[in-house]
Amino acid sequence: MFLDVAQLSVSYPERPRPSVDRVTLGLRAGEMGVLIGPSGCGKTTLLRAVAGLERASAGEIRLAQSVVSSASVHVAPEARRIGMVFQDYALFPHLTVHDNVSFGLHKQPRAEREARVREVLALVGLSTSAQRFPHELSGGQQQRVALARALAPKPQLLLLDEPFSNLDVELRERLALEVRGILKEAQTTALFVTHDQMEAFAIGDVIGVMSEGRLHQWDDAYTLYHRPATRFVAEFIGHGVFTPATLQEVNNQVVVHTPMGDLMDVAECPLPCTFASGECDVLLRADDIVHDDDAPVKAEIIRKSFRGSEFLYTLRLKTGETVMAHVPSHHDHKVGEWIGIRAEVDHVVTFNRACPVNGHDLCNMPCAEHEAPHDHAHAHESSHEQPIHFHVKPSV
Ligand SMILES: Nc1ncnc2c1ncn2[C@@H]1O[C@H](COP(=O)(O)OP(=O)(O)OP(=O)(O)O)[C@@H](O)[C@H]1O
Repeated sequence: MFLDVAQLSVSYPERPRPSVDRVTLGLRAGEMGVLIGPSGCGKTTLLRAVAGLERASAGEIRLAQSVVSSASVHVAPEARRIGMVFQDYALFPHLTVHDNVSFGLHKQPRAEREARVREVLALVGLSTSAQRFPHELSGGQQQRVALARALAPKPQLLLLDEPFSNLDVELRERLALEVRGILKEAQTTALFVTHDQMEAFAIGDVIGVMSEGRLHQWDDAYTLYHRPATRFVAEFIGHGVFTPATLQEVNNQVVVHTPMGDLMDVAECPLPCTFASGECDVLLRADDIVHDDDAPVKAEIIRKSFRGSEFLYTLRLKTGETVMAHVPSHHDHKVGEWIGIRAEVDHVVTFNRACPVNGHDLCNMPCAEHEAPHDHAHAHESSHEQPIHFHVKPSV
């Protein structure tokens, strides 16, 4: 790994708990990682620790195989060859685009410096704006100048903290993809922080979901969505609910009994013996629930939100359980209406039945005090002492 973070903890003196708590992640050279999670979960603190702006209280950070942070080592930020881009651009207002970009290159011979400025301005598509001042540029252009300035000294790692959050939504999406293209072309290894899932999915080769200082999962977008490692990730990414289910083995097949009916022929489902009496919670994503007038299961629409090509319906079954469904927006039903639904679940993601502790459901926490999730894809990472057995659907 080019960036290797191992069991890293970062604590602020006046805070009782570490803001980054035993985080492990890795980035290969040229890879782009993204950290997402709710406000205050420790994303910026982790980024600042990689930059050398915060000290490690435990664990270590290696950059190109060299330890730059540990409880006993702290390489100064300026010696790490790391570039940073922040949300507020931080351009010098009295300097032209050219001078902003060449600012960090003052030690280089003039000809080399000029060539590098031309190169990075071309990379970010601003070759014709070299003599303009920041206030003469749009927000998106200013952020591209900030990117060019950070890339100019050829950093070995680029850190970006919410770089698009000051821009309007449409521009953000476009710029996120543009920036990914620019960084891939420059073969830059980068770590982003954002709170926008769509941005994370657009940019990241690998995405980390954090909560309360812990990194719950570090995976590609597909795996995060379809094989969430913890209940927190399952709830944070996309729309879905947990529904109580019972697993039963019938004729060498696992059948998942749910309030939506029985799910059969499901791939990669744990065997019933994984859970006491086969009882667990199953994740039902909004796109696992299909609107079908002929379906025997009916549900009442209790909420709906328009999302352009589809509605996100929140539905209540007769039995009281709630599910969510993405339904094409030409099916415009009213709140209070009953519609037919069925579950089309590709592979089943199971968790221990929720167990409230002090009023909170803590079973999703990947820490030693609580059980790890029973998701098959991450069974190898969990701390179970008992082996988990999976039913593997034969390939056809
Ligand atoms: N300088 C500081 N001194 C003390 N506590 C801090 C400091 N900086 C951050 N914290 C605390 O550490 C925790 C993590 O903060 P951090 O800024 O890393 O979160 P974040 O995920 O980046 O949040 P946001 O998305 O709101 O920017 C929070 O509880 C925050 O209050």
